[in-house]
Amino acid sequence: MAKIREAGAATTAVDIGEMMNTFANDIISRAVSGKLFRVEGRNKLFRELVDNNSVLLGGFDLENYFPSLANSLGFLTRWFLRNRVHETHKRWDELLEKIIRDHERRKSMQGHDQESDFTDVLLSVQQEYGITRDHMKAILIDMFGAGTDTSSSVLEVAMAELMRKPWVMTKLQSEVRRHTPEGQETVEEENLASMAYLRAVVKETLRLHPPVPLLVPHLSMADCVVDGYTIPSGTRVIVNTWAISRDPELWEEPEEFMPERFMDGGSAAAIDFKGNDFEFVPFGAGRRICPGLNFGLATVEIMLANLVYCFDWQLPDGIEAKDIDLTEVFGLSVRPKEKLMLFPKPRGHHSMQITEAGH
Ligand code: HEM
Repeated sequence: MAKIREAGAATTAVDIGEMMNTFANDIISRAVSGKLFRVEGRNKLFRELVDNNSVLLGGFDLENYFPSLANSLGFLTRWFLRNRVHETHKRWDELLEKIIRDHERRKSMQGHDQESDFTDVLLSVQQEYGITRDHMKAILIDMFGAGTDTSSSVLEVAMAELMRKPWVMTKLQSEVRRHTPEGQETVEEENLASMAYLRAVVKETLRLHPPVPLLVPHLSMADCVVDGYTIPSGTRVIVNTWAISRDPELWEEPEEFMPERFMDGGSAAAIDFKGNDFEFVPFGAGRRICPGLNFGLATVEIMLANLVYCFDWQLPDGIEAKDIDLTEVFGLSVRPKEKLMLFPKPRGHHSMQITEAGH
C-alpha cells in the first residue's frame, strides 16, 4: 500500500500485474522463511526462480510442433534446456538449503524468537512423517510455483474487470468502505467477513478467468465411466475448467462479468468453488484439489479490499474502459498479455484538496 501511495503522490501509473506479483511472492516468502523474508534480497531471488520455473515448465517447445526437427535442432534445444534446468535447480537448492539451515540453527538456540513459519512447521513434523530434506525443498518450491502467479493473476484480472465495469467498482468500494471502521487506515482480515459482494467479485473473476484453466494433468488410476464415456485406467485426463465455467447450459449470460449472480437470490447463489459443484472448479476437486485454496483466497480478498478501499483508480489518458484487453498469455497458469497500468488516487484526496483550497 505504501508503494501505491508513493505512486499516487507522484501521479505515476502503477503496473498492477507487477505490483500484485511482488505482493503474492512476498506473502509466500514470508510464510516460508519468516519475517526476515527480505534478508539478502531473498524475496527477489525467489521471484526470479519462480519465473524461471514457469518458463521451463510451461514454455513453448519447438519439437512439439515440428517433430521433424527433433533430430537436427533437437539436440541443440535439449542441450540448452538441460543446462537451464540444472542451473535453476542448483540455485533453488542453494537458497532453500540456506533457509532450512538458518531455521535449524535458530531452533537449536535457547530463547529464540518463538514466531514460527512454514519451514519451522515442516522441521517440527520431520521425524513423525519421515520427511526428508528433498521432500521439504520440493514442498517449498511447490508453494512458490503454485501460489504466486495464481493469486496475482486473479488480482490483476479482477482490477481489469472492475475498471471495465465502473458501476461494479463503485458498488464494491461502497461495501468495503461501509464495512471498514471509520478512520481505519487499511482493511483488516476481521473486516472481511461481512463483505459478501467482495466474495462475489472474487468468485466471478475466478469463473471467467481461472488462472489454471486446464487444472493440472491427472492420470486415471482405474477404469471408470463418466457421463457415459469409458475412461480406461492410465489415461491422461485434462479438465477444461475455463470452458465449463462459460458453458451456456450451466450459466446465465456466461460471457458477462456479473458478480450479482453469486449474491443471495442470484442464479448461482448456491454454487461454490470448494470442489462440490462441478460446474465451478477453479481450484480443482477431489483429493488433488488445491491445498492452498484458503491461503490463496485470503491473499486475494485482503489485497483487493485494500486496493479499492484506499484508492480510487483511473485509466491513463486516452485509454477507455472498452480498450482494456484481457487476452491471456500461454503457460501453465495464465495472466493477461497486456499490462494493466492504472493511476491510484488516494481516497479522500479530492475532499482534502477542497478543504485546503477553502482555507
Ligand atoms: C487463487 C489462487 C489459486 C488458484 C486459483 C489455484 C488453483 C489450483 C488448481 C486448479 C490446482 C490443480 C488442482 C487439480 O488439478 O485438481 C492447484 C494445485 C495446487 N495448488 Fe493452488 N491455486 C491457488 C493458490 C495456491 C496457493 C496460495 C498455494 C500454496 C501456498 C497453492 C498450492 C497448490 C499446490 C501445492 C497444488 C498441487 C496439489 C496436488 O498436486 O496435489 N495454490 N491449485
